[in-house]
Amino acid sequence: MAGQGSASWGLESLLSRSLYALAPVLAALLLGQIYRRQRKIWLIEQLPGPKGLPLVGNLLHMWVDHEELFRRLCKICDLGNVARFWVGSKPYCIVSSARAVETILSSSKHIDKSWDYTLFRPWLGEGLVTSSGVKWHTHRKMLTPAFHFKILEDFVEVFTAQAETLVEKLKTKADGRPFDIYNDITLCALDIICETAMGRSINAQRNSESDIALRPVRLDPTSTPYRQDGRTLIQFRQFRPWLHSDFAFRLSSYGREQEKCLRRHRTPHARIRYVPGQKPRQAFLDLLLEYSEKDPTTTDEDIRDEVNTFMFAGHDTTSAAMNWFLYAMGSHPDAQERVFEEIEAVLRGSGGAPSASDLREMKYLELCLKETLRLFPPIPVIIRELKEDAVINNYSIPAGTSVVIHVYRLHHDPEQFPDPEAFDPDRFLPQNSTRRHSYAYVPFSAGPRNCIAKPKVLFLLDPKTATSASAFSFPPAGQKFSLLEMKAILCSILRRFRVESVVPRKDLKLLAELILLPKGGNLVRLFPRAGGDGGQRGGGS
Ligand code: HEM
Repeated sequence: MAGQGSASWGLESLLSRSLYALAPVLAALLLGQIYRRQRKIWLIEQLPGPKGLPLVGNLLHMWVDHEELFRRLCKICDLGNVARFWVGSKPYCIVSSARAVETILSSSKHIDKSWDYTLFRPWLGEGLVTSSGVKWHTHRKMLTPAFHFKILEDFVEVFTAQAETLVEKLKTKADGRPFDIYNDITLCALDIICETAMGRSINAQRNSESDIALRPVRLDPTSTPYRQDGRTLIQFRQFRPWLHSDFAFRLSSYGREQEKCLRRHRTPHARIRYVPGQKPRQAFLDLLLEYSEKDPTTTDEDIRDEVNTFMFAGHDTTSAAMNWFLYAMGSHPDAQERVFEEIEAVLRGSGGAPSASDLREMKYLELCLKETLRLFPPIPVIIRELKEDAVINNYSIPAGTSVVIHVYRLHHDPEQFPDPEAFDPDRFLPQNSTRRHSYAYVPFSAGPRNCIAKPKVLFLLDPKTATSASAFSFPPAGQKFSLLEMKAILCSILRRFRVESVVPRKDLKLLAELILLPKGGNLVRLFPRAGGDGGQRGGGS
């Protein structure tokens, strides 16, 4: 007994001595933590921003519908090119000038996505859009060559064939009565990405009620119900810190709703079986499988996540861009007539589908597309998380801050784009672009983490007549995917129909979650072009 007593006494004294020894270390760690937190708060508070409340920060300011939320974020930008807001205890720095944007986008250090993107993981997994660190780096390296492959020219056939299906559908609606064209365009873009990425046609255009065509409605911001009202579960969760933990979210009714919606979405994905050798054309999935065979660390989940990511990133953005282009054309009849005349001149009235080189010749269409992407960037904000301190426009921003790049506000900066609300495609003529900051216009983002499908020089002029080889050379094959796709579809629509937008610019309401959308859809009137094979003749001008 006496031996036992002395052993426990020995243990106790050892523990208390260790605690005494550890106490200063623990205290130092705690103080270090408090110092870092206080320093972070102090640095962030140097930035202009709305007044916040203890603990909740500006959360109450953000509890509004998403149309109002976007307006409020724009208002925060009015306070300064570099401003701040708090979501609970999370600091956000919001930047909207070219110089500030350059600091982040041009850096190879600030390439990690912010925490906000993890909310997309239940849907998109850890693909290129949502991953960070080593995983992002290896996958980006693996997938980039897919966009340099010569298959791009082959894809033009898919673009034009799907555009023809779209035109056939639109003929039945081209009677001058208003309708929402948004979903028609989206389904066409969805068919294109499935055929090009998966090597398999899903015919969403013909079967718009199919599960895949409906998309995960409570998650995808462009799915029809969420274009009309409400927020996606993702944005809802973003501004409710008590739902941030996966555990708490899963237990909530919202988590259960998300799971139900994902379960429905996963099934059709599983059903679109890739059929090797079905087409001579090589799809991204072929390339992905080919590269993954070379790298045994690539798992089936990695492949699934990249396919989901490409399906989403490859169609929601292009369909938003094409819808905004039609909105712009429908609001600017003079520009539309010029585009139409250019299409007629290039195709010389032939009824045939345009080739890749025909599409490349359509320079005015390109200028209009570029101006559309300025006025209505499909991805209106990009968020990065600083892994180390940064200096942005003389402000010290501490590591751990999420930096919101407000692309929409950047593109409306009057210093870079005089009379920024005006639709003026000539701004992008080379002689009018020379003095512009190179980070004033970033619809495809920029730097190491830019859009993988970004045309290197989106709006190119004839290299023989161009003044600067770097600015106006043709992009290498493979970086033209989105440009060729959009031109093929828009050219097919505009040569057959005249478009009129129903909602004037002053009444237009913007919805901005991950994608910038017109609230209530894209309401247009279509009129068949005389001689344009657009259905009934004579209705158009
Ligand atoms: C008009 C069309 C498009 C626009 C405006 C656009 C814009 C963007 C932007 C702004 C980003 C950066 C997002 C961020 O950092 O949060 C991005 C990334 C990405 N885009 Fe696009 N995109 C378009 C078309 C496409 C297409 C057609 C594909 C695929 C076929 C695609 C695939 C991707 C991927 C995989 C990423 C993630 C890149 C990375 O993080 O490494 N995009 N896109």
